[in-house]
Amino acid sequence: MLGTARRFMSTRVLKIAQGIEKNRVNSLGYETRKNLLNEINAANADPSVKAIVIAGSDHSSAFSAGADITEFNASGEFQRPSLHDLIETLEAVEKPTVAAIKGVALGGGLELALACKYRVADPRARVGLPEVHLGIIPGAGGTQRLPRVSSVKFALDTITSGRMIKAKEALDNNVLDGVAPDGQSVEDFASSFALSAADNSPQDLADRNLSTRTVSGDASGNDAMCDAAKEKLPQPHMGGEAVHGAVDAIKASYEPGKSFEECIETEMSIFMDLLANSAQGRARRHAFFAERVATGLARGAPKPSSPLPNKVGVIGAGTMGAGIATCFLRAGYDVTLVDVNAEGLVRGEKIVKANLSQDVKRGRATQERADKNLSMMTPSTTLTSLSGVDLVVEAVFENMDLKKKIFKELDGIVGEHTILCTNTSTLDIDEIGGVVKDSSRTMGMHFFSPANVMKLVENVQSKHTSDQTISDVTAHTKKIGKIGVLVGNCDGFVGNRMVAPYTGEAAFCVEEGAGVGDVDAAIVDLGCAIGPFTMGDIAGNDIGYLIRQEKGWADGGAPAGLRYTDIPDNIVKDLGRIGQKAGKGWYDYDPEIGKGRVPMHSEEVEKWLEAQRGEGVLFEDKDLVERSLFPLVNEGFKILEEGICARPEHIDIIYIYGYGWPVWRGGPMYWADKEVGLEHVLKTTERYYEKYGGSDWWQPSQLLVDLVKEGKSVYKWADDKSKNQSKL
Ligand SMILES: C[C@H](O)CC(=O)SCCNC(=O)CCNC(=O)[C@H](O)C(C)(C)COP(=O)(O)OP(=O)(O)OC[C@H]1O[C@@H](n2cnc3c(N)ncnc32)[C@H](O)[C@@H]1OP(=O)(O)O
Repeated sequence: MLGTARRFMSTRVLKIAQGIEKNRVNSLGYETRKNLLNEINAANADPSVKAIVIAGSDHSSAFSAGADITEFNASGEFQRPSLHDLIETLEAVEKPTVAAIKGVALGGGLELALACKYRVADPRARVGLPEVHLGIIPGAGGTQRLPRVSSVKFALDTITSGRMIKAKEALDNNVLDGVAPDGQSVEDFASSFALSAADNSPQDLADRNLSTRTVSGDASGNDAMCDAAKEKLPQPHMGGEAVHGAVDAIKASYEPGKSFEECIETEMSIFMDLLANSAQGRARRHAFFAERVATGLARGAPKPSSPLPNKVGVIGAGTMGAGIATCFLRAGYDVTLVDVNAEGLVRGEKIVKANLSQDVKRGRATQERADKNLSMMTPSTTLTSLSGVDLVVEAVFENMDLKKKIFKELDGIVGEHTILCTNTSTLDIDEIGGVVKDSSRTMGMHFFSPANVMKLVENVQSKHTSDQTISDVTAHTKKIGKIGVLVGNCDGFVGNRMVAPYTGEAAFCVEEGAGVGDVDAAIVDLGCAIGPFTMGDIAGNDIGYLIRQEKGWADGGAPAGLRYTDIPDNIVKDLGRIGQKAGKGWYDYDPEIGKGRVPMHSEEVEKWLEAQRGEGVLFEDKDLVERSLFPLVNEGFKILEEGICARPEHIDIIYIYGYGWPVWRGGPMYWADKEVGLEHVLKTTERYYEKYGGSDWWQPSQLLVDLVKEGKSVYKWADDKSKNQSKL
């Protein structure tokens, strides 16, 4: 449907994607471009129209989220009119043109606005060029017009970070020409702005066309600035292809003797090259959509309660409980923090206070806001204080009996609508939730540590959990700004279950002769934030040892036939190297260096390993990667096969947000499916299974076997399966 053209005196307001309700963010897909182009031409040709305002549609809170990412394909072909056609037409209009920005103007949305002669915005609006997050650069003039209206420095900062810029900052840097006063609609403000601009001389208006402008500031320092920016950015092969491309495009904007058209051509060729050839870009775009799939509600799921209630109880005021309480307070919830131990409660309150002050120090909150959030916390030493809450997150230590006792007690205290969640990472939530009268309102919310920092929450559905509980917990997770991924109940849920074979196999590599640092380096070279041994030191090597003791495997108890290495047990038992918290683990740590968190090679560990295994064999990096990560991926296939999570995207997002997997490799399932190839994963897994029979993690998943046989991608498998699915 054509966008509507509303008359406002002699200003015409053209609304992007008006009437195309399915386009929730006014992205600039083919239909939208075609309609807007027609409307611009019509308004331009109409002598009664003195000025044109471009605004967002009535159905969306956004101005525009930019190009329609679903239209991106390797050929780089876009159905005409392209965004370039639209922008050229808009820029050539001789009448005053004003972008009226509300919500967000991102990517192509901001580029469209930059082609207007003026830009004004609602005070709460945000603008930005986030294309690098999608593995491309702004491709519709953004790298050329932004440095011209603001400065090379500002363009470098905002385009390479892809960050959102608040209206005030955009105004201060000449990206905007005005901000509507509070209480006035941005469209009305833009219309008045446009009418007064209509009094300007034709020359003044023509001068607004950015192509005629020179880059502001002292151009002589620009090269040095661009080179310095490149130094700080990730290397192209480590996820930095797009940001380096962006700097190259910005460099073109001030090249002496280069016409504006030539600059645009340079931008276009870098954009097209990245779009067509960058595997990093394809992975990043996969991650963009995967995040929305993994955090959204399943088709047919009930709507979350509205309004979403906001009284929360957090039980356990340790670091985890206090971190969880911080998250809810930040989002404006009313939080009762309970710890039966009065001293523990005071400690917990202090942690919450420190977390909120940290937000102020880092510029994430004002002091006023942090004070207000803190005032919403009620500390208590009794569970009865939770009688009026709508949601409880229990975060006491990992003990089944204790958790069941708490849930039973809560049953007699809280209201009938209250949702009860446990933050366990290891215990069976069917069993915990099973003790209350209505266990359909029980669920797991597995926060990652530190909870006030880490974005990921695994929302764990038990066999009792109702669809309404899932919808409400999903909404709460979103409201507190977390990435909540729905998973099923099993040992380790998704993330930790996949980590077990990964760290387990890494230990075997070390037993065979690989260096601890070599294994970690191979994983870090792949782009992951840390390797398995650094991860062990952070989590605490004693935790794994305790779990293996509970299973009866440690200290010589491993059943016959089970492939078992006691190196991870002995490093705790013999050397007391329990990890970062003790200043020694697989690595040494110096409290004076990086707050005691920088892993350094340990002579002691090396000698100790040599004494046990002799010289051992040498490993290629590729082998270390495959030995560590293929068991992880194989476990991922088993998780999908068992229905523990609905789609491979869920696993990808869990790993990107919870385990430092590089977004430019799209997640472990994407890496296996699209980069490595499932056939190679299967063949290697089969080979190691034959060699190392006796550990479950090399036994190939049946799903993997079937997919290779059918030559089918795991994403296609999930599409086919999801057709008749309700929850997981
Ligand atoms: C040539 C140009 O230079 C190239 C470009 O412009 S590339 C595009 C640059 N723009 C971006 O990267 C912005 C991407 N979008 C966003 O950051 C966020 O969606 C947003 C801030 C606009 C809105 O966030 P939020 O309100 O949380 O809604 P969100 O769930 O993310 O998006 C709503 C829906 O719009 C879709 N969507 C968002 N931006 C889109 C886009 N640019 N193209 C296509 N679909 C888009 C989402 O996939 C989602 O679809 P779904 O409902 O089917 O899951």
